[in-house]
Amino acid sequence: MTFLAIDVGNTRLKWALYDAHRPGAALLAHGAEFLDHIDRLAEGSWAQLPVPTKMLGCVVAGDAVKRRVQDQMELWDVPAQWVVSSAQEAGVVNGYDYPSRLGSDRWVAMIGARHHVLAKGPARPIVVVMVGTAVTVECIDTDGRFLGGLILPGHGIMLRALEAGTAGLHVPTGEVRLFPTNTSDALTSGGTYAIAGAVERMVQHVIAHCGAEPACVMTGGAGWKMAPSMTRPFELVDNLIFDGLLEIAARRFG
Ligand SMILES: Nc1ncnc2c1ncn2[C@@H]1O[C@H](COP(=O)(O)OP(=O)(O)OP(=O)(O)O)[C@@H](O)[C@H]1O
Ligand SMILES: CC(C)(CO)[C@@H](O)C(=O)NCCC(=O)O
Ligand SMILES: [K+]
Repeated sequence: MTFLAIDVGNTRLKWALYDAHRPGAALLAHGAEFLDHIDRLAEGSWAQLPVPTKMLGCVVAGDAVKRRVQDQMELWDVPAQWVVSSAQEAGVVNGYDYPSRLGSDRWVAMIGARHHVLAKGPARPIVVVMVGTAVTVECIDTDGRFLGGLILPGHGIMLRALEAGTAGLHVPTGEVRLFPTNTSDALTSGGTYAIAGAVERMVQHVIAHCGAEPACVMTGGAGWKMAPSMTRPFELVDNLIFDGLLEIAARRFG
């Protein structure tokens, strides 16, 4: 019983093959491909892979990209199944005005985060931060209800927007500084603290609304870069999307 989890993001596709479709399954192989390069997965990193018996994915990149991924999966017999955000799944209730309009990456990561926190102790509110091309900051209450979340430009988009929208700014990477004294540091620090500040606001909203300190979890490729600049302790979790896909798969596939 092998299980292939796929996260098709805004910039890259990330995949992971597990030995079973349940939380805690052993990771057999994993990889990432920029969306421009996904058409060579079948003859590349998937060619020698043990054949997956089940697959579940989430995709925010649109139908054309989804079809390109499914074309690559023709290498195997396994049906492609994609998570669509719904009113509730795997113990999380969706408070979005239109639940299906919530990005499925956000939905799946929240399901991963909820079970991650429940596995460690009693239920409590959660702030889930996903740091990638875009940044999302979600709140789940003690009962597992998604109350709402923020969408911010990711660090890269912020700096490119500044470069494109100003006359004289160019963007070599700088360092995060408390008091930046050159342009590169000013830009890098501005982007980093914009994200950290938005997260801090959400934490304050959660404390005020739920009356309890939230568990703060962070995921996404650039999470480790943000972690030192946060105002509160954050637990870095490698890939909440894969964790969420394992939780959903365990319930759907039995
Ligand atoms: N110093 C930094 N601080 C915060 N974020 C950063 C930093 N450097 C890069 N990033 C962000 O991290 C992103 C890369 O993270 P990640 O690898 O998770 O994204 P991705 O897989 O390309 O995104 P997606 O999942 O949307 O396809 C970049 O797009 C950039 O916005
Ligand atoms: C916000 C992003 C871009 C984050 O990857 C993605 O989840 C998305 O496209 N969401 C759809 C809009 C929404 O979640 O409200
Ligand atoms: K993403």
